[in-house]
Amino acid sequence: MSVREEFDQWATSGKDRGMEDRHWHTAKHVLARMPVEADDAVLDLGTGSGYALRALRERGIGRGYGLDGAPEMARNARSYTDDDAVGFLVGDFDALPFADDSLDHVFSMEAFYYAADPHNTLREIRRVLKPGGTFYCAVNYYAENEASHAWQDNISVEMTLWTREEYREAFREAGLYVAEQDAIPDREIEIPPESAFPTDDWESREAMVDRYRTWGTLLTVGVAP
Ligand SMILES: C[S@@+](CC[C@H](N)C(=O)[O-])C[C@H]1O[C@@H](n2cnc3c(N)ncnc32)[C@H](O)[C@@H]1O
Repeated sequence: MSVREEFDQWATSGKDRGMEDRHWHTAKHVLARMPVEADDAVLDLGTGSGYALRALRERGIGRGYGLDGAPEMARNARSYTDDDAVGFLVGDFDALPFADDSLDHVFSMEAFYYAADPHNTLREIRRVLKPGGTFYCAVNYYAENEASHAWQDNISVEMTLWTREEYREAFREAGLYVAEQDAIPDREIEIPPESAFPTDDWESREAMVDRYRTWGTLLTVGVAP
């Protein structure tokens, strides 16, 4: 199944708002760290419901672009805001429809690993960022987070499983400096008591704690020279 087919289905069944609720637990910490300033132009790669841009507009960015490969995601995101300074585009991570050196920051939550060619996507991000611009890349699916590996079985789009080090190396290969790398735990998701396990989703409480509290979201921050 293509990105479009897979995620159009998610959007029409309302999963975009469910993702927003879950991802917000850690995405809000990532967004809070972004050094955005008034009038900045920010791209959200794989925008889903577009919540990140709505939040960044409250901090005064001048323009937000939400790019998504699934037209139904982009359509839903458009319907959740009437803010004309935020625009939603259908496009692919392989070819970003922006001029060289045109964006101040790029954000991406739970989307980068769906890129068909992640090295090319990083080069594209490097190309569109202004000097000193940043890429805040947040992923829950990564090698050290072993409980996340099973996700690939439920999704028809091929996913890239990199280690923390592979993220840093790939950023550098694409010409980005690595300014920061950090695992942000999800402290808000409710973890039931030991007696509730196994659940439909988790074999043991330990595995759930490991997934959310220990590994959480991997944030890698790249800076364009
Ligand atoms: C798991 S969702 C995350 C959405 C949102 N960032 C969030 O935190 O809830 C991943 C999104 O990336 C989009 N996506 C995946 N691969 C893509 C690609 N190659 N090009 C453009 N969008 C893509 C999907 O359509 C989907 O909306």
